[in-house]
Amino acid sequence: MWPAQESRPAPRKSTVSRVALGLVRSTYGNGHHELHTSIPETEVEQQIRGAEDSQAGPSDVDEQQEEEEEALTFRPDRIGFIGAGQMGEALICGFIRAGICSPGQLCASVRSEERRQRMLSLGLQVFGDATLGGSAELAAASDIIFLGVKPQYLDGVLEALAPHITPRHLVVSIAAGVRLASLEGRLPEGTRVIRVMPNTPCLIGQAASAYVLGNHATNEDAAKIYMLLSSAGLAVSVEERMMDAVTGLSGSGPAYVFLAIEAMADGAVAAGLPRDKALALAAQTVSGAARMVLEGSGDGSLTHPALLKDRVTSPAGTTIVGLAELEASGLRGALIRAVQAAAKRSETLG
Ligand SMILES: NC(=O)C1=CN([C@@H]2O[C@H](COP(=O)(O)OP(=O)(O)OC[C@H]3O[C@@H](n4cnc5c(N)ncnc54)[C@H](O)[C@@H]3O)[C@@H](O)[C@H]2O)C=CC1
Ligand SMILES: O=C(O)[C@@H]1CCC=N1
Repeated sequence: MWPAQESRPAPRKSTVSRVALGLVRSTYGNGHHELHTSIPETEVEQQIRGAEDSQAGPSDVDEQQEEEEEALTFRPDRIGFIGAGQMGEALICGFIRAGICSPGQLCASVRSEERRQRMLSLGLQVFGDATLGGSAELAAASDIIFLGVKPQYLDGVLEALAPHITPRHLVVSIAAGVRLASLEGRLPEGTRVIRVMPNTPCLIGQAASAYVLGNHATNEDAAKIYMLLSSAGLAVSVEERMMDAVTGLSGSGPAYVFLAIEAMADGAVAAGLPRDKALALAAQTVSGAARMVLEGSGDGSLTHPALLKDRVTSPAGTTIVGLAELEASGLRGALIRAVQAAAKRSETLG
């Protein structure tokens, strides 16, 4: 239960209040995120876009003054990571790189000396193992707590963390497969929880992340997580029943693409190209092709990959011969089955 001196979180509002949005923006800036208009936005996302798009005119002076006064008394959210491994570090570096928060706002609970040194080198405050006192210190130093341990370590972490959660905290789980109900059930009644599935390209500001709000998360929490995630790539909200599919696609997907890049480069090496040039050309080809799907139309809408494929494929040319090999080898089916298998595995992790 909540400690008596702390107030309950505000009930979910139908809209994000102007001041709340102002606070989110003063905390996280306007972000460097790209919004792809072809992907339906939530009300919160539309409001953030509206707030960013609107030019300040004379009638905004009072609003601006009010927001500046609020900002003077407002302390930016402090963000703690329990587990700062591959994905935790990618989020930390993505946020710092985007300038959405400073290392001084971040802290981490770690288990190994190697992780401790790495986090210190990034400028974070570091605490010890979350199950051995680290979660108490981290909770005291954080407003938003990311759970970045493997799903099988979540039980112990949640047990240790739960007594230190107060209404101030927003808990964000990135664990594959672990449902909101399961997270909420192991935290104090009323805890604001958000489930996120990011991916490792977050490290370089190119994440594909999906998120879903728990029962008690507010629209202000939604605005915060959207601003954070979209500062380091694409962020979309989904229904929870879609999270396993997201995990099989974009959560695990970078590994499929790394494998494809490696194999394409191998093919080029077999055909006589030096390894370094083969790898660079393969990676840039994948990156450029992906950008054409995302940006090729020029109006923010997605372009269907089949259309783009046809533009590469000359009659009796080289590409159609390569494509025929891929179809004969079952690449299309293999990718479909890979995403399905990973999504199925995600279902079993919770
Ligand atoms: N690696 C990826 O591409 C993605 C991972 N995820 C999720 O992120 C979570 C973490 O995955 P990875 O970063 O790949 O794993 P990882 O093993 O690289 O990182 C987890 C870290 O948590 C630490 N840890 C474990 N117990 C701890 C404790 N009691 N106190 C403090 N630290 C503790 C470990 O020492 C390790 O450094 C998982 O739940 C996974 O499902 C989600 C999306 C993508
Ligand atoms: O392989 C995994 O389980 C994690 C979740 C998504 C990507 N990596």
